[in-house]
Amino acid sequence: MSRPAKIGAAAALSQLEGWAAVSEKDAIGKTFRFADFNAAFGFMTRVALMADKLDHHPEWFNVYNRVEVVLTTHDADGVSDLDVTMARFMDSVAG
Ligand SMILES: C[C@H](O)[C@H](O)[C@H]1CNC2=NC(N)=NC(=O)C2=N1
Repeated sequence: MSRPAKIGAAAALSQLEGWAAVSEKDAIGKTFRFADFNAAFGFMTRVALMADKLDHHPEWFNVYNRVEVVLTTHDADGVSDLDVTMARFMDSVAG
């Protein structure tokens, strides 16, 4: 697959709802909250399968029902269309 092009956080955020720029690097982030750990881990499992399919993996942190996500494209040294695709998928899975 060809190297993804950097579009930058601002361009990505203009296409998304509820995501924000992350400080210190070109990345976007969102905190998802679920009913409990089971629902949070179900979300992470579905996202993990898509991440492997796209070969595009999130940075994330989970405590109980909370999943903090940061998306950036390491190969592009910043946000690319792949991050927008992944953010939209996460939003659709989280409902
Ligand atoms: C070799 C492999 O395809 C690359 O390292 C992939 C894996 N997952 C990745 N995930 C993310 N978020 N950014 C990347 O640039 C990236 N590159």
